[in-house]
Amino acid sequence: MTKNKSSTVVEIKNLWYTYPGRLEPTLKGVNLKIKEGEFILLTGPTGCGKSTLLKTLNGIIPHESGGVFSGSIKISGIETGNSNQMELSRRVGLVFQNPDDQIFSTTVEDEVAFGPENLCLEREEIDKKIGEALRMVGMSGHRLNSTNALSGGQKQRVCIASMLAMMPEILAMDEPVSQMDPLGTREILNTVRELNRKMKITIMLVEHRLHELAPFADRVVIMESGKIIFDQPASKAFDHLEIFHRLGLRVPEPVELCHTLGIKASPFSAEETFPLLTTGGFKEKTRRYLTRPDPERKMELPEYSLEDTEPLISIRDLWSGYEKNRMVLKSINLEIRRGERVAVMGTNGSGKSTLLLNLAAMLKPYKGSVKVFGEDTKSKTPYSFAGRIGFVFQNPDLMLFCDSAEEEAKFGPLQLKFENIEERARISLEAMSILNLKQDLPQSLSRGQRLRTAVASVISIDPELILLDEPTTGQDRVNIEQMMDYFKNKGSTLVFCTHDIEIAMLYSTRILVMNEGRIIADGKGRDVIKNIDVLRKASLTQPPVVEIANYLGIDAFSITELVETLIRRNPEMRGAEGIKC
Ligand SMILES: Nc1ncnc2c1ncn2[C@@H]1O[C@H](COP(=O)(O)OP(=O)(O)OP(=O)(O)O)[C@@H](O)[C@H]1O
Ligand SMILES: Nc1ncnc2c1ncn2[C@@H]1O[C@H](COP(=O)(O)OP(=O)(O)OP(=O)(O)O)[C@@H](O)[C@H]1O
Repeated sequence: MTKNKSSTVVEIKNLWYTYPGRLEPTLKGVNLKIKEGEFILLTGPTGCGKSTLLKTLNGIIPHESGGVFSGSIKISGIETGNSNQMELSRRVGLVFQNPDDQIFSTTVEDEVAFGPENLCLEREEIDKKIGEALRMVGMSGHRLNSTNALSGGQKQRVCIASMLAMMPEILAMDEPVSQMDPLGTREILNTVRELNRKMKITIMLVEHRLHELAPFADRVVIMESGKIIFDQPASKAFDHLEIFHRLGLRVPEPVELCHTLGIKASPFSAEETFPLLTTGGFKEKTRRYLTRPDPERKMELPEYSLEDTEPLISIRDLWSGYEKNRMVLKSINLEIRRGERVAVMGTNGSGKSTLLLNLAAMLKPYKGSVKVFGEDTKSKTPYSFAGRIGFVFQNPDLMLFCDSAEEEAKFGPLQLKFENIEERARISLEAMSILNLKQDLPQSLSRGQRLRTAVASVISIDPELILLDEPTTGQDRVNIEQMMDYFKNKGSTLVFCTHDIEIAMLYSTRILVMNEGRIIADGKGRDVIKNIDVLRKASLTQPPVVEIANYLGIDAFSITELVETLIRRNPEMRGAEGIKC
């Protein structure tokens, strides 16, 4: 097909869509044009309709979904309503939000082969494509592995590889890197960006982690309540910070910092920020202070050293895994006390989820011991700890089976024969901001809403120990903060896996870093974060604000701390014309 440089590959006109069984439309008059080779970052608060819009591109909506659909979508000039799904899938590769919804083959190789096989390519060509695609996502060593034996981030890599093996005209990706470690995310997005540039593959990527993804995009498009309300070049998007703040969306730390300091610039990285802070114009540019850093976001000093209390969790020389001849966890020693909030970080596949499964007695030690509440898990089942441990899985769909969000929240208290069941459900749904969705079928909620339903179903039993496997994925900033503030204010004992160093720094009292099944660092966030070697092994980098603080010779770990230190150094920045902190 020959197209000129600026040909339109996606044209959406006045698109309305209502899911079967819903009274309100989810898409309300969407208009959007995308040119060949553009890289669009689509974002917006959870539940605003991003996934729904993506599903209209490859025809899942309306061909498979049913519901009421009006308006028009053309893909390379072809009306999706008049085309069949096979044809559309060839043109538009969709990476699903939940890898478990996409993966259906038993081995990695078969999963990636599926697309090229359907294109009827020669076997040799198919093999080549599998090899190339797996290499691009860093999964060459897993070609023959079972897809069931992959970690969450590894599954996402395989999903991306499946699409790369097909090289569609358009890649529609629904939070494709949400469970991936930061360095892996960067590497894969560099690859996607290269394909986008060289092969002119058009990219439409949905994400909440704007701070990590924006540098790759050409355009940032924001949806709110089923409509597109913002569409700007990525380089200029954060000049309109008020929109991101109003919608509770996350922005790159350097942008937030410059905005706080009144510097009119929107740098994405620490490196881009350095010259802005050191050139002669810095003070002049800071004459107009725009926003005061939110005091709630101020970093808390860890209070985890509760040496005198009995450990709630005590692990001695733990070796554990899924197969006898392949240990995932290797000689783990760990104590966690009541009231600690422990972030577990590490590269994809380093053993974080496996550690959590051991804490919940869902996996048992091969060697060594795990004691929770003083009881050895070896002789326990997960049910022994019912009511005392609350576990939210990496894939929340695995724990949602009731007919409504409210029933999910009532299920635990009912089973445990608690009193005040209605009240417990109401409080937990309200705490997760989903009370208005209490009658909804969980499967008809957005991913962010489903995750919060799963959390509500756990906090309604008020467990002594809460285990959360990647609770920040697919959530906007406001919801992440609300969830983590809830646990912080309640004084919960929390162990949570995350790849999000900014959230770990803000909300944990202690960070554990894992590498190849071992704990390689364990301490206060501000100590762990200084150890570049440890961060590298965990596929992490320092948050930009820490890099900027280092550059300025300041000991600060958050925007608030950095700004306050700058003011202490330059008191004249405060006052009528300076920074008003
Ligand atoms: N299968 C479905 N049936 C009925 N309603 C649905 C269905 N899927 C989604 N919805 C509703 O459509 C709205 C938009 O959902 P969608 O998944 O598109 O949001 P989103 O912006 O992608 O959210 P998130 O950021 O949480 O992934 C939500 O209010 C959701 O409840
Ligand atoms: N059910 C399983 N059967 C066999 N091996 C598994 C299974 N689940 C995970 N593994 C393997 O165990 C290792 C650790 O997986 P785990 O899920 O604990 O990693 P993780 O650190 O949580 O990764 P991610 O950040 O991707 O979620 C990986 O190499 C994975 O392939």
